[in-house]
Amino acid sequence: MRHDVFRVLRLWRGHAGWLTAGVAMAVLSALSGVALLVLAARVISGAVAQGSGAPVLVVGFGITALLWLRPVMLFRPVARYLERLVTHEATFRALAQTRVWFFGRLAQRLPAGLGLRRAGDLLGRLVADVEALDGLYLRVIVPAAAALAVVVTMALVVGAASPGLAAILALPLAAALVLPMLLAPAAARAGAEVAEAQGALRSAVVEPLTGLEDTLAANGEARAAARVAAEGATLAAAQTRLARRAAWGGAMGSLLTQVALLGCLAWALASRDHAVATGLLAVFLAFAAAEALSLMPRAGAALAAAGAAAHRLFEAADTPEPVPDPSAPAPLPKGHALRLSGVTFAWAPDRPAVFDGLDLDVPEGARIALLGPSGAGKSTLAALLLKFAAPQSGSITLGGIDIATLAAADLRRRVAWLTQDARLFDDSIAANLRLAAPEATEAELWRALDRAQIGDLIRSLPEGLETQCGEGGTRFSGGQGRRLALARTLLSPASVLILDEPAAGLDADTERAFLATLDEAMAGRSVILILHRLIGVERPTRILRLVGGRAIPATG
Ligand SMILES: Nc1ncnc2c1ncn2[C@@H]1O[C@H](COP(=O)(O)OP(=O)(O)OP(=O)(O)O)[C@@H](O)[C@H]1O
Repeated sequence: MRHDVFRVLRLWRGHAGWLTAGVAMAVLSALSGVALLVLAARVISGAVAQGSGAPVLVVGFGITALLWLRPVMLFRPVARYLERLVTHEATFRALAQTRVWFFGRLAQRLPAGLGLRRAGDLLGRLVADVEALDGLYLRVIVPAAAALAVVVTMALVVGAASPGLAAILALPLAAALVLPMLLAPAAARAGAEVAEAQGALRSAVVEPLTGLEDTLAANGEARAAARVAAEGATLAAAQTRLARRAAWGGAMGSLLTQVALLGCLAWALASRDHAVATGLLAVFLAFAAAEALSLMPRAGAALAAAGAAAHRLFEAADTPEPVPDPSAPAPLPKGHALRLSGVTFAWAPDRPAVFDGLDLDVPEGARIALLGPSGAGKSTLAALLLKFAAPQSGSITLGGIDIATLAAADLRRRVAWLTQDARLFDDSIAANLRLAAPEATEAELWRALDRAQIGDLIRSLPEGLETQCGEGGTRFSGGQGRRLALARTLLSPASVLILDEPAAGLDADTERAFLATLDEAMAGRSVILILHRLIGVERPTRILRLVGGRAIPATG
């Protein structure tokens, strides 16, 4: 747990200024509370001393304290306000950066779907686990720093009058400060169970809802509901175990502060009468410390939760990258001829090889029709060409340069892929299209839509290019969504296009019309057309069939 927590702190290094300022404000605010109680104790001792005819010095202390009381009383709420402001700004900045960092790590690691965890669970990690990290700062570091400052100041103030009393007061309070931190690693295990159960519950809810039509069509509603109930019960049991631990921690902390308070009362009663002022001061300070320390049991629970959340985040973020970028990537070559030589590839060591010595040439401007039965490896070939996966042996070159030496982002500027199940995102048509070409003008968007045979339909919509697609493109039919995704790929400036079943979901006439216009749409680019069958209008420069992990010439 400690390792994960320190790693989070290292991740937040860039915000050290804000984070430190927040801690400083919290310490100031807590110390102003201590000052208030010290002054109050002095005023009361002064008043008692005046009544009992005590030395003028003690009475004088009381009057001076009275003068200081008002500015400190005014300062405290201001310090509190600034503390909240600064600590929340610091948390906001640190968490925003953590979310982006984590998203980036996932995006590098999951493109090929290997090791992809349940969608709901991942969503939970990105949102809830990152959110739990705010506890590390707001509920652990900030209150612990403030409580430490209070205990140390209290020991120094009381110690100046009586070192013995300072020890009676400070030792149990120091124990109350440290105890929740010592208990946190054990609580982190309970916290991990809670986080795991939350992830499972989220998956149980998100999965049947994202595939709601399939769930309902299979009459799976009751089964899905039963799974949600079962995961909910597991979560409740894990939360009870965590709450029980937190309750024990809270009780112990409160016991220790009582011990400190009783200790100084006993000291005051047992000592001679001149020590009344010191005793009173100690009692007041014990109250101040009790207030600061009352947050510590919650800090222990928050530390446990943040430790568990950090562990889950790093576990997902540290999944090995399927194809790490080279440390010094080569510049993109000028040409875009593709060549695969002796490529062997299996998705996992225990899975059969998809390719076994695959050779394939795609000269510049070629149009290769790649056929093959389901599962032959057509999409796998596309994954290799975009570096979502890397061959175990053999080489793939682009313009004569091994793609292993290129940065993936550079390569993907040259090679674009219309995947078999290309998604539309919950945004406007224009925004969906501009994913492939952020700078594209409206005229270019319309040209791509026309080439994909969907321009007329979009023109007929009242909001035109600003029409919202809905999540996953649900506001369009399957075939319409396919054509929009195709338009997006056509917009890409890449010089090699891999079109995986580009006409899937189109009716026979539209399919024929689209494939017949490929010439215009592809002008000058190389195209790998992945198809189940040829309909005779594609005019490929070569037809290849994937069989037994190799590409062999076919006649159509
Ligand atoms: N991400 C993946 N992880 C593990 N195995 C995979 C993955 N993608 C594909 N496979 C496996 O690799 C083999 C080739 O699959 P691929 O999707 O490339 O075939 P395909 O020719 O595109 O099939 P289809 O025509 O049905 O789309 C299959 O046995 C498949 O189970």
